[in-house]
Amino acid sequence: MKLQLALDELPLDDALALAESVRDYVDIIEIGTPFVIARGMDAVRRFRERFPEKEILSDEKIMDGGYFESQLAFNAGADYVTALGVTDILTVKACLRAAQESGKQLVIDMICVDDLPSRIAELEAAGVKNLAVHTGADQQAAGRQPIEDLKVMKKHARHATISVAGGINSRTIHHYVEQQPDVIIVGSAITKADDPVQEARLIKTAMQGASHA
Ligand SMILES: O=C(CO)[C@H](O)[C@H](O)COP(=O)(O)O
Repeated sequence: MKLQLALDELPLDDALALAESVRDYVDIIEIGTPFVIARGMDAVRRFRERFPEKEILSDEKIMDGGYFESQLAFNAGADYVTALGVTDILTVKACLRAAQESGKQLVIDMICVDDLPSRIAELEAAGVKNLAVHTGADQQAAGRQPIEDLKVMKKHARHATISVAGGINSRTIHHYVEQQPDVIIVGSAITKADDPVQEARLIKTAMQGASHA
């Protein structure tokens, strides 16, 4: 089980310093969507250079122009790019083509997908290998959490790896660990913590405890 650190709202230098401070606990560094909008692929390049041993994910949430936008991420050094599960299957296939040509990976973010079981089946049939359950920040503000969608995903995904995101923190991590996703994504719980290192350590420890159980 991997821990993915989502860097969404920090300035570049602060994000680099934060990632450095929790380096020991993080497997994948996500250049979050607001970060991509603010700093573009320069942010991906900077993290690629600074963290050569980590996997880097460019959270572009691609909705159109799948081939070109995926190539931007992969050419900048990302190991993963994200596209939206609600987009046209043609866009998904274009992202997959770019990923295959680069030897990199596509993750489909299932935020706002209404019929998860049907879409999971369609995406897996198209060749998608990584699916992410996601309750967005605005949905979280309305009291939603990703745990029920994660259970649906675990039941219906046949081959894909499963990530989960949406307000997960050291107090709720055990609910997610119990479901055994492949990747747990944590953003604000770490980046906005009074003590980000302690929060990352608690989360990683909970994940490792489950792996060894
Ligand atoms: O993709 C995202 C926002 O679109 C976030 O990176 C993801 O939801 C994780 O952040 P948080 O733990 O703060 O919810």
